[in-house]
This record gives sequence, structure tokens and C-alpha cells, in this order.
Amino acid sequence: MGYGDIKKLVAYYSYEGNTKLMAEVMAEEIGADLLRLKPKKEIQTKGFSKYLWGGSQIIMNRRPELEPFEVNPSEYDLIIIGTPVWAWTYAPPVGSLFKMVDFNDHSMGIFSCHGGQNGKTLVHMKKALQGNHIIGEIDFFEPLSNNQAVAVEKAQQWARELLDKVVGKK
Ligand SMILES: Cc1cc2nc3c(=O)[nH]c(=O)nc-3n(C[C@H](O)[C@H](O)[C@H](O)COP(=O)(O)O)c2cc1C
Repeated sequence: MGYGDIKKLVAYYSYEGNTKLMAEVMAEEIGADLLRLKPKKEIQTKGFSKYLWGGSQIIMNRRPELEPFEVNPSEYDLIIIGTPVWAWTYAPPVGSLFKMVDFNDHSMGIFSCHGGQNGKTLVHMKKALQGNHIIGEIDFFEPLSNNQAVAVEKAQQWARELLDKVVGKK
């Protein structure tokens, strides 16, 4: 099977744009569809209270209801999932995705964007995605404001490597 036959998706949540940038760069690099996870109710607070609000979402293990998807994620051969790190783990809307879609036997890449403490984010994602093939994982330190060009190149290269692995496997 060639590169053109592989169905690729980048699904992500982003509150402040870092994960969005990395997801868009990856999708463009490998010609993937994009799925932005959008909670039906998103609190708009950019000050310190965002940590209180987000932290409480994690503590209460919230799985917010998301806007309907325009694609069916389980139909893809390669699925990349990106999240910001919230309280050392993946953000609640990504947990909603895991609950809504029965991922099984998919080739997947997982990535996170964080402020220096990735915590157990990728470990927790792998646990939630058991039964799939996690063929790559990567994290980025505040890519919007910290060496953006380097982060972009790293994201492009990583996405290409994932695609090469999937093509090689088929
Ligand atoms: C509610 C909340 C909790 C956060 N918790 C962490 C954390 O535990 N560790 C960390 O390194 N960064 C943490 N951050 C920072 C974000 O992970 C980081 O800014 C990331 O790049 C944001 O991605 P985004 O712009 O796609 O939303 C937190 C941010 C928010 C809003």
C-alpha cells in the first residue's frame, strides 16, 4: 500500500493555540484530515483562574460533551492525537474522545504541549488507548512562544516518520 492509500487524521484539543499549531503543521506535512475537539461549553478565561477551572476539571475527572465530529475517527489508518498538559495529564476533551470512539488496533501517534512538566500525560494516554499500536510519541515545550521554528520542524519530521512506519508495515 502506498502513501496515498493511507487515511490519516490529526485529532486534537487546544485551549490557547499551542497544540493547534503543532496539529496543523503535522496535518499539512502528511496530508491528514484535522479534527479539533471542541467542548460544547468552553470557559473563556485566560488569567490565573484558567488553572483553577482546568485543574478542577481534572480533579473531578470531567469528560465534557463535545461538538459533533465531521469525520469518523475510527475509519482512519493513522491517527495522531494531541493534547495540552493539564495538571500533569491529558486535557478533559481528549478523555471525551477516548470515551466516544472505540479505538482498537489502530496505528497511533500521541503528542502533548506543556509548560515544562509533562507529568504522566503520555503514559495516561497510552493506558487509555490500550489495544492500539502507539508507534510514536513526542512532546513540545510551549511551541508558540519558545523556538517556534524548531518545534515546527520537529513536528513535521515526527509526522513523516509515523507515516513511513505505517506505510512500511502495510
Ligand atoms: C488548566 C491548565 C493546567 C495546566 N497544567 C500544566 C501542567 O501540569 N504541566 C505543564 O507543564 N503545563 C501545564 N499547563 C500549561 C499548558 O500545558 C501549556 O501552556 C500548553 O502549551 C497549552 O497548550 P494549548 O495552547 O494548546 O492549550 C496548564 C495549562 C492550563 C490551562
